[in-house]
Amino acid sequence: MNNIRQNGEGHADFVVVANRLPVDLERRPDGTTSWRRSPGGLVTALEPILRAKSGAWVGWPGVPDEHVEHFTEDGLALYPVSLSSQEVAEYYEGFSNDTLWPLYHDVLVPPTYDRDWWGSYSAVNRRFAEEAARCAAPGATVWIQDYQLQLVPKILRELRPDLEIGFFLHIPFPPVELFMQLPWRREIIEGMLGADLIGFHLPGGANNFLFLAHRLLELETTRTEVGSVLGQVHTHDRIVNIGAFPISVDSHELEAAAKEDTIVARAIELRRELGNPDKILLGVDRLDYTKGIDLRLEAIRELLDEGRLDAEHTVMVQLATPSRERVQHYIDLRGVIEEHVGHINGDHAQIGHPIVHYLYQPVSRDELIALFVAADVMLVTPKRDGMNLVAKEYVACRGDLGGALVLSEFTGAAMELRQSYLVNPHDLDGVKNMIMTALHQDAESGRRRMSALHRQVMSHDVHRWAHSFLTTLTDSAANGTVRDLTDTEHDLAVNA
Ligand SMILES: Nc1ncnc2c1ncn2[C@@H]1O[C@H](COP(=O)(O)OP(=O)(O)O)[C@@H](O)[C@H]1O
Ligand SMILES: O=P(O)(O)OC[C@H]1O[C@H](O[C@H]2O[C@H](CO)[C@@H](O)[C@H](O)[C@H]2O)[C@H](O)[C@@H](O)[C@@H]1O
Repeated sequence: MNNIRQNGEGHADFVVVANRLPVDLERRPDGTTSWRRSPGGLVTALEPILRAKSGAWVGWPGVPDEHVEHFTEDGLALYPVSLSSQEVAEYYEGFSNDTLWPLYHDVLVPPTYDRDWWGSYSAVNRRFAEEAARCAAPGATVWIQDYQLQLVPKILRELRPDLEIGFFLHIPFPPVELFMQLPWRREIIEGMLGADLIGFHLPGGANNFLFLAHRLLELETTRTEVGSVLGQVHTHDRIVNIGAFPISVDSHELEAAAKEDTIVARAIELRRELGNPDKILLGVDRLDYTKGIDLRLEAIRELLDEGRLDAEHTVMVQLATPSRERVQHYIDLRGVIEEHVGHINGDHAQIGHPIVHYLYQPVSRDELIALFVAADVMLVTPKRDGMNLVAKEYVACRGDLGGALVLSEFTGAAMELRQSYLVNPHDLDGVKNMIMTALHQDAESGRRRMSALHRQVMSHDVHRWAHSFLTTLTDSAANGTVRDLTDTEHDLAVNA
């Protein structure tokens, strides 16, 4: 860790502000510390962007009560924002992940509305805004990320009106009927409107926001379909552009990695270690009730019970990264999942040959890519998901055009990955049938499907996503007209 004081504060031309830093601080039992990659797709997507632009990243180091000076880690300039234990409980686990997260994900579990949590959320948002205001150079571009920081755009604009401010929401933005439950609904919308450009993954989220701004704040809104911008909100002194920008992965990097000899060899070795089954099914998720891990295990269990799935020649690998482990719904879900795994293996496994290999831990990038290469069927079955980068990672890694993707219609990714085996996760029989169809697809139609998916993911990568958002942001901040870039312009700009 090198101190970066030599760059000085207030000198970053490009600043990402996100709840988490891309690395989490780890305290070992002997008191020493180290940094390890943070979980989740937001970090996966933004890390290569920040690296390419040599910017600064403002975020929480992932553990409470740690005061860390700004530093560079692996070439990234990081500005830690510290949170007390109480703030972690109220702002992060509470308001962010037990109020907003369930409210924005179709109320899959009931959101908790707690006034103390709101107070903490407001205070922490101010702290993030102040840190961003300190490290941004005059006229810099500041890109604020996600539901944990929806008040930051407004506070930051008050502190630093010279900045170009973008906001991107990584999770679904709910319809008005649900959003109106929130006691602090006005403050949230006003907070986001501090940005010059507000981005969502899908047009649905952008339209929900436009409707709310009009209904709740009685602001004039206009519809304009120019490039990725779908409409504008007219505040008393500014125009805020609202658009849809579906995030993606570093497709070329993943495709190349998947072809490396060591990865291909590891994929073969993995299959051997799993007992050389005919078919490998794979699930990779944070352990979250939105991801539908429970329902996919239920589907597998019924298929085995009914004898439709061959217990001798089929193996499932389920990776589940620990997530929000002190929030009760997550604790409960872990129990449910582990019960399912126990039942399946208890009823159908043989000594030395479990059916479900379940790891409640993150694995290395290389191991993950090798698993993608080895998997015959990738199961992505969320009940609701903003995008789901795992689906795109799998497709990017299948340049060999092998494999099959079973994908929930309730993911953002389903909008683009139309040639996958689409399922309604609430229809268990439909999920079971689609798993069987994917397992038994004929080789040629499988290749055709994967070829179309692969083309889509290769031509719409994370660099294109960031470039599209940031170009539109610059136009928006200048109050200029926004426009769509052609594919050639995208390629030139991204490769410049
Ligand atoms: N067990 C795991 N080990 C390593 N990486 C994981 C694991 N589980 C998930 N990931 C990574 O975390 C990211 C998850 O992103 P995404 O699917 O968009 O969902 P979310 O951000 O909600 O967790 C992906 O980059 C995926 O590869
Ligand atoms: O930081 P955590 O509480 O551990 O959670 C991890 C991240 O989860 C969410 O990811 C979302 O962003 C992905 C990329 O846009 C998207 O593909 C996925 O559908 C979303 O769920 C969350 O939004 C992030 O803020 C968290 O860092």
